[in-house]
Amino acid sequence: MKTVEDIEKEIKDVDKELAKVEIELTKWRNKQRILQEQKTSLKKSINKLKSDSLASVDWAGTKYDWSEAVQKTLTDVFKIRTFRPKQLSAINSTLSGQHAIVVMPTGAGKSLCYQLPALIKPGMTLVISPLVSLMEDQVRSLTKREIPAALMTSTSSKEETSAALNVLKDKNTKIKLLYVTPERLAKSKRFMSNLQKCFAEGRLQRIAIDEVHCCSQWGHDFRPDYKFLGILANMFPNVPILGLTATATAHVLNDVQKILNIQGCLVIKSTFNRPNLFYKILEKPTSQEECISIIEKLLKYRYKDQSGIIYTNSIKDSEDVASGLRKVGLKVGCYHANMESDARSKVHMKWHDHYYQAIVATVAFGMGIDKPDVRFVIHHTISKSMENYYQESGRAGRDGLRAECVTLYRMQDVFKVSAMVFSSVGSIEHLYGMVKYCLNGTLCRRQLIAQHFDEDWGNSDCNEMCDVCSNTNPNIKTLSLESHCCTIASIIDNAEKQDTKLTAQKILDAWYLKGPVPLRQKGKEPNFSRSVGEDIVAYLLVEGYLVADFHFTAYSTVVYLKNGPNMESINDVGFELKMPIRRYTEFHLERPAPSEFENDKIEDLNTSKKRTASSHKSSKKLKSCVIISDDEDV
Ligand SMILES: Nc1ncnc2c1ncn2[C@@H]1O[C@H](COP(=O)(O)OP(=O)(O)OP(=O)(O)O)[C@@H](O)[C@H]1O
Repeated sequence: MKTVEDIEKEIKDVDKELAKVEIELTKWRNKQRILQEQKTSLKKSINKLKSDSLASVDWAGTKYDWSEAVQKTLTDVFKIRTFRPKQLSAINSTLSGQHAIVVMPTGAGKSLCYQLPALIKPGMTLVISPLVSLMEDQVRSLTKREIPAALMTSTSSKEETSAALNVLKDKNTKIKLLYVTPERLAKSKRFMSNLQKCFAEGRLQRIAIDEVHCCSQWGHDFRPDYKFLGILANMFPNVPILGLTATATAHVLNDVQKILNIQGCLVIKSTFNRPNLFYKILEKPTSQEECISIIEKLLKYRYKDQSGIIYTNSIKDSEDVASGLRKVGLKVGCYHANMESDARSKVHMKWHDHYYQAIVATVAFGMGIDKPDVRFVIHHTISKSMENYYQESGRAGRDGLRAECVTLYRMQDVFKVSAMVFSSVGSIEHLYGMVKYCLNGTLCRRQLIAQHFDEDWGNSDCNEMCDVCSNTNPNIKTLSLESHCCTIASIIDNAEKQDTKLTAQKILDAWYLKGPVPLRQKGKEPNFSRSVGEDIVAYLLVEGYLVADFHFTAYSTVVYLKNGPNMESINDVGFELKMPIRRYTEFHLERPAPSEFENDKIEDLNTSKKRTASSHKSSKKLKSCVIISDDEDV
């Protein structure tokens, strides 16, 4: 009979075997992970090859069966003489039955890419759009052009809803474009079954998905119901899908194709450069009063009698800045998500009608702003990402005339914004992209924006329309950070030994020999200003020498800093780290902004005049306008 000792020995042997199995399993799991990564990357390569080969086709030709009809419809129905860049390519590709994603900056004319093809062949185009007010505007303007169009939204009356549902069933319907929100599509079984009937009868010509980046969690305004659209490609085979967006990052575009099940589709992208926008970073003062005083000068002198937007990152800031500016006699409206939708529409309208010189808004003031003569967009606080910054600043100068995009930057805002966004995936990396843009003082700001959109714009694309390129002093000064890195690392290590966590300000205090003596560094105070010190801390953070450590109290999120993974390299032989110092160009707050801008786009200016006139006319429509944004809580 076995003794307890025998059994225990046996257990040990089994444990040894189990340990061996575990090692083998780990090996195989690793192998499985590597193979899966390899498979994903190979699949991506296939999709890229497919996309590239489709993109190499010249879609802008005029020898298609439908080319004559397309040109005639352009002039006769839309009263437009020529296409803007990439519009014809988008139209030809979708008429050829290709799935495609069209990426064009705001105001470039994406709607024409699906409105015109809808009139070329029999059948109906389903347009999925996220914004009720824009859908209403489009249906109204199509109806004016005698193009039969209808819409169905969650606010549609019973009669409108049943009319829209009948459009799908009625073989003899005249409707060419049917607009619907993704929510309606996802939630109405009747709509989907009628759509299937329409498809079965061969009458579903095309599916256009406006603001298609809303599918992707990586996009700047993700909408959960857009995920539902993934079923369309399989449900309606051979019906071309045309996605449209102003979001151009490769990451979002890949994700969108995956979600819609149209991987490897054609991607048509026009340039994102906005040559008429002047980009400028201004040093932000520490106090709100000083900030308001800078904005006051800008509005009273630099942008006198001109229209613009001031973006803040919190409701409180928007109210404080608006009331501060009103106190000094400026006419500004305030706009944020805590206001009733009626009140928001009123503010929007007063701004549109030039009663308010500027709107002080959170990002709740988002999609659907179609005011062509916005001459300035001031960011009181940095945006959450370059993507958001491009969208927000891009609301300036839609008429093609010179406009300015001014951002007030100070290190403290990096932590304010990171405490707001850190919980969503990838948000910190996105924010650091924005910080790098602000800290940069040597590269053309346009080039940094271009890099973000995987584009390459040369210096000539800027034409001195950013504060870096317009700087007359070509000397670039750099600061060697090696010893400063060591000092900051030792400040943090020393505090950790005392069980103390440090915020960026506390690190700066210790560095500048302020604050509690035990936390102070042992060397000399730096021989540059504290604001340069702030730039260094922010630079070390975005370059991975420091990392943020988030802590929660009942009322707020505190961001402490720790030594990051790259800080280890300070011990490497020959370690070097240089930071280019920001150069502040002349920028007169109290002199009118230059108005000239070399531009030979006569077509654009003509269009803009028309658009200014029509936007005045349409301002009354704004009464019923609902602006939905990604951040309803700001
Ligand atoms: N080829 C063209 N020539 C002149 N005007 C055009 C042309 N194409 C479009 N437009 C006009 O440009 C304006 C902007 O077009 P549209 O609203 O489609 O832009 P968009 O790219 O959808 O912008 P957003 O992203 O802001 O919705 C409209 O007034 C439209 O009539």
